[in-house]
Amino acid sequence: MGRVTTDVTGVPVPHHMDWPDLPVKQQPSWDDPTELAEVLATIAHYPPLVFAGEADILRERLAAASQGQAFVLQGGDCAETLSGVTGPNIRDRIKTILQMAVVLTYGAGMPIVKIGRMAGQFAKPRSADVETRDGVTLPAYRGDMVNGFEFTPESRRHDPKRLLRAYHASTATLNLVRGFTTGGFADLRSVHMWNKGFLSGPAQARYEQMAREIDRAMRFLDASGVAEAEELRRVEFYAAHEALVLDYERAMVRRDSRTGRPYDTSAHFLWVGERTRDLDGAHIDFISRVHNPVGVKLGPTATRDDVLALLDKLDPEREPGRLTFITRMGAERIGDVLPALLESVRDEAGSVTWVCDPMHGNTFTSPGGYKTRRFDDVVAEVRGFFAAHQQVGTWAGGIHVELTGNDVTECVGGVSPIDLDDLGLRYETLCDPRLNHQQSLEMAFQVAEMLEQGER
Ligand SMILES: O=C[C@H](O)[C@H](O)COP(=O)(O)O
Ligand SMILES: C=C(OP(=O)(O)O)C(=O)O
Repeated sequence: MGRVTTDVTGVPVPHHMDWPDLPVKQQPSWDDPTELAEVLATIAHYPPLVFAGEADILRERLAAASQGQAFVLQGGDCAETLSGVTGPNIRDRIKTILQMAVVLTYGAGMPIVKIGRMAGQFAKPRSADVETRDGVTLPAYRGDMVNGFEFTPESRRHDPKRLLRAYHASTATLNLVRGFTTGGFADLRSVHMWNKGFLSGPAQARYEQMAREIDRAMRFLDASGVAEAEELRRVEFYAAHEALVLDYERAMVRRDSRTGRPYDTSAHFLWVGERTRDLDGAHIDFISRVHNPVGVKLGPTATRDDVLALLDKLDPEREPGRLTFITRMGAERIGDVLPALLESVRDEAGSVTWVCDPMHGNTFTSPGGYKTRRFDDVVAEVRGFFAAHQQVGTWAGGIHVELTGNDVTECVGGVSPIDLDDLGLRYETLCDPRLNHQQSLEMAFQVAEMLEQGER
């Protein structure tokens, strides 16, 4: 598997990669090897979803963020679902990210690198392999790329055909994302329009005020005859997901026809999660072999040795933009843990981009049984992230957030507060809780203030 791939034009080429047999965690137990082999052969001959050249541009953008010249906004669902691949869903997530990016650009006065957790975020690592309900035990839900959420033996089976469905769903998503971001929808003259169709609240009102100021500036640029720049009409938007199901990711590796180098063409940016980041494991080995910009999540148990070893393995050449560490420590732990990790790579400044995921270290279960997060903890972790960088003299490079454009009730708090008792109203995530539209915008305003005040 993985020995034959295709180049970016889709022509099969021999692949030198003979994936080593390394310890591997969190993989599906596919029950039909013949079907799996057929599916993987099909995927290996499908066109790439992204091009190597695009991934290279993202690497340059991430390099700028590592040096304080740009700021990364990475956001999207915890787990995309196949049924969630609809025009309105994708549009509202894009609008939310565009709005957050405008708020951040306005506050930070610097380019925002926009990366979706989308068009491939269909697999989840789980704490437990199985789930028990009313005395019945079945495999845990691992994302729509692997099995279904419905609690039946048929749905929870690890079905290889789902890999094909995930590929097609990613293609459809990316197609619409490209349409929205380059086809006029993302024109800066549309800042008001991005706010439409959402429930109104304090964050939307604040956004409206800012949009009026941007409108005035645009009219000024129009009148001055300098508003034709392409940058004002379209935005660069990149796709990212966790490189978790290695059967799929390996089948998506293609050689760049320009350089002969292998890229994982399932996304521009791939990261390895906290549960699978073992230095000698198959996931880190996989991302070490592809030339995309890559990331690794670091939880509160990460050590200086872990960080340095990952840096040596994933970025031996110290290529700016190649490696991003995404920290997810928890609001309470970040101040104790992060500064030492930052110090360990301070001398390598410029070669690592640091991004804060303020979601995964702040999860708890409500008395009603919902996994949730407090908005205040999320903001506090970002504040701790900025403080740690200021203390050590490194650059806070961006944020990574689980969010949706929909009006869900999954995280508590915010200016139109959601209480613990409200969680059941519209709790729609199939895995972890996301910020809703209002909370996402509010978060962007708070982070913009931190950037404006130079907390970075
Ligand atoms: O998104 C991250 C993980 O997949 C998720 O937190 C795991 O959740 P679990 O602990 O319910 O398995
Ligand atoms: C599983 C995830 O995060 P982590 O690896 O940080 O737990 C995730 O971002 O979906």
